[in-house]
Amino acid sequence: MAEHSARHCCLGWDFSTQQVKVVAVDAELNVFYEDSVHFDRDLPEFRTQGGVHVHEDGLTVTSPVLMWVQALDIILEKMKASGFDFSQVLALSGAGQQHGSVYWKAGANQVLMSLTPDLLLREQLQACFSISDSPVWMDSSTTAQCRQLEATVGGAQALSSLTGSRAYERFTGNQIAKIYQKNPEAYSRTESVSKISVSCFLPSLGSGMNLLQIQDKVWSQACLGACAPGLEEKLGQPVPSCSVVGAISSYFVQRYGFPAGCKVVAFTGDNPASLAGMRLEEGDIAVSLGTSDTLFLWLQEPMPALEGHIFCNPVDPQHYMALLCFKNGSLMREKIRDESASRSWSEFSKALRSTELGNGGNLGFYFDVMEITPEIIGRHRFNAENHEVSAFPWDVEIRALIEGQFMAKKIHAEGLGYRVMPKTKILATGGASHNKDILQVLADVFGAPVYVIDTANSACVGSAYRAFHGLAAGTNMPFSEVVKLAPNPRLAATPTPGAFQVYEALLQRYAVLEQRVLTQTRRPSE
Ligand SMILES: Nc1ncnc2c1ncn2[C@@H]1O[C@H](COP(=O)(O)OP(=O)(O)O)[C@@H](O)[C@H]1O
Ligand SMILES: O=C(CO)[C@@H](O)[C@H](O)COP(=O)(O)O
Repeated sequence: MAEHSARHCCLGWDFSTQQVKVVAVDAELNVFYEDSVHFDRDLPEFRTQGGVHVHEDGLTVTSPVLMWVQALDIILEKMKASGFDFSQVLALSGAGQQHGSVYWKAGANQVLMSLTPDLLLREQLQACFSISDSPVWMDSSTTAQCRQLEATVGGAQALSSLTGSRAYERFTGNQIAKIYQKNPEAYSRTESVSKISVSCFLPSLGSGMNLLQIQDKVWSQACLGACAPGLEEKLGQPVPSCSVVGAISSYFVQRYGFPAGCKVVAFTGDNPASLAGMRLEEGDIAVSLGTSDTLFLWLQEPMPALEGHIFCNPVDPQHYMALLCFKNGSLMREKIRDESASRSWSEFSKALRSTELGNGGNLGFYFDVMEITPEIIGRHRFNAENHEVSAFPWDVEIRALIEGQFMAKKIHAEGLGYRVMPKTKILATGGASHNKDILQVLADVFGAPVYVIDTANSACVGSAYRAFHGLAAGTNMPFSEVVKLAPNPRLAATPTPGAFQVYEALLQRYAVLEQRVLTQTRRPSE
């Protein structure tokens, strides 16, 4: 990669579902280096699909922890080979797919403190993990633990008021409880637990675990006790997001040439990091179209409910963020692309351009895996008369998928109290935000303009911005001041005239049909 020597910078990392990515951002906030390692493609020996292993029960979903370690080795070696000047890195921070967890074995800390720079991390960390397959955010195997946790604290709403969410299967506390119950030896061998940010650099712990009291920012003793004994010592204490948690390990100094004083700023989840990367402001709405689809908002006051999540705000400790997560995001779009558009995004886009807004009244629900919001599984298609049909023509199928995905987002965001205002901007990010035709449908369904930033890797960029913010810690400089030079988002799509009228009626139908599908597919015991 050209032009990346002798330039003071911060690095931003993202350990997401399908890849590890890094960016370097200079003091003028220009991104001048970007790289990634894709798990399925670059590390085929781990045999992941979409970065994960789905187990036979269809509910358990894990990723091999050594795959992340190896990916970090590969990306650092690629940077070194390209001539990247590590000596200019002032600070780094990072993010990871949320909720997943890494289990360090007793003695691992000692190994981490005595790493030899002659060997790769994977050669030295192989025996450091008490659990080799880390549970990730796609896992939904902890329903029993969820119900136990809610019962302990006085119900789902009580848990949500305390931690920002009712119990969700993928949340780390419930995952730890399952490991403790099913594999107590492994739990007792565990020295520390870190949330994914694969902690060769440093872990991230906090919101999205069903363990942190979001108002006071301390662990809930009731939740810790309900999940597993001795958990507080294994987690350590939470710290404010912009804290400098230490200097980089001498391993990275000696092997790659980082300066010894390079600061490490606390890591966070990929969605909070994206909020920072897109410089979200109050009133804006962010839509991340990564492996998962997520929608998030900046909040001054938390309003924890039974749907959606409230997390701590990664750039302002007084404020919060609201988040909705949809599991059937990019991987579902890829399936329909492969089935209906000859595996080609350009054919897929052609279908979006050649079909009319509102799809002639045809509506679809496409949930090949159990959705989070709402809990529906299966594909359900309805014609303009609300009759369920078994198939659509290929181009109608594609529009039904994309319109359905965005209508669900709008309806559930409104359920959280969000309203599109005249000045609302939608900030889109993630892999599918490269697709202008998908963004056009987003603008039409929401009735608001869609903006993008220069890179779809907003979690990486946000991590680098947070590293700059960490450098300024102690001066009380607000995050907005730190990033004021960053390039403004670019307009990518504006609503088509007449779209509002088309979707006003369709959104109502979608909400009614969603309830119908939910009732029909609900298990008898529920
Ligand atoms: N042109 C495109 N149109 C639609 N989706 C795309 C396009 N290019 C990439 N994607 C989607 O982006 C996804 C990856 O997004 P990304 O944000 O990198 O994921 P993650 O951060 O979760 O690893 C892929 O699974 C792919 O489906
Ligand atoms: O579970 C959630 C949010 O609650 C997911 O959004 C994960 O954080 C995965 O992120 P991506 O890899 O899809 O960006």
